[in-house]
Amino acid sequence: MAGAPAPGAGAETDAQTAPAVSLRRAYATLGGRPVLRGVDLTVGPGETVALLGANGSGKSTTVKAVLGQVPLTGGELELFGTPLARFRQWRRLGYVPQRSTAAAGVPATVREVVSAGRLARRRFRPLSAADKAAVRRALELVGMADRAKDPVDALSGGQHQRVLIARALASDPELLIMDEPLAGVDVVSQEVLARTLREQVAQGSSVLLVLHELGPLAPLIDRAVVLRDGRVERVDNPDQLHDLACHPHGSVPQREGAAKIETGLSMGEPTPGARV
Ligand SMILES: Nc1ncnc2c1ncn2[C@@H]1O[C@H](COP(=O)(O)OP(=O)(O)OP(=O)(O)O)[C@@H](O)[C@H]1O
Repeated sequence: MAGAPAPGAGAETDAQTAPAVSLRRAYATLGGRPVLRGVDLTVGPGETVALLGANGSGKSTTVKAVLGQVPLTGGELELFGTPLARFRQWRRLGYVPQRSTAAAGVPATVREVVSAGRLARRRFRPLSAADKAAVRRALELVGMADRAKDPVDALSGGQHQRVLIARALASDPELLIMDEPLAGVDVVSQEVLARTLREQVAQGSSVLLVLHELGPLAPLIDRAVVLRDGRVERVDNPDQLHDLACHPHGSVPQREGAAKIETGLSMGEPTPGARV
């Protein structure tokens, strides 16, 4: 994917080899309560990483910390090899927040909302032919091209979600972050999302997903980092992910040496030596 080179010497190499996300021993406090307690998370170039865990385990807070929206009280964060304090290239990231409405009462068409994804690149100049093509492609990817002229408040919840995903895709992100993209989304839309992500990953994007269940996204995921009470409880490899996808509620047949696989309820230690 095309992206502006990182500033400084050796930036070109960094841009190609540095992890999209490197979060180390991250601590964060919200409302006086410690919410992240030493989280390690790496999303390498072209990697797709899922963050799993029970409600309140710290998944969204971790994502917000990665986006610089929740300040760290301890630990380190680098994005594309640049420490957060010096990172300015936010247009390299696309973010789909936890379920929200696309336009919050503002009358806007589907195309207008998706076009907003190009604004960071355009710096509020009119859309170029390339911008329009990117918007069109994003709408096609999520199967909403035929609704481009419709007002977003005429869409269903799942269609809204597709539009928000298209908005993030339109920015041509090198790192795509989605917080619970499957929540309330029907099976057909889940398949659309899986296909969309596959295309994105094939183009070299890195992806960080907050999920409760892997569903049709399981084959795309390189690693699942499971949080519990603000800590990394375990890291699952693709082999274990298959079980998690097939038995999302923990009825996984126990294999020798395999910890019980549930989404953040009763877990073993992090896989020794696993990358997190
Ligand atoms: N603004 C806030 N002020 C105080 N506490 C907060 C705030 N936001 C989140 N928390 C607390 O931080 C903890 C982690 O919340 P977070 O939203 O990161 O969990 P999560 O793993 O994403 O949960 P879910 O699966 O329910 O979305 C929870 O105990 C939550 O109550």
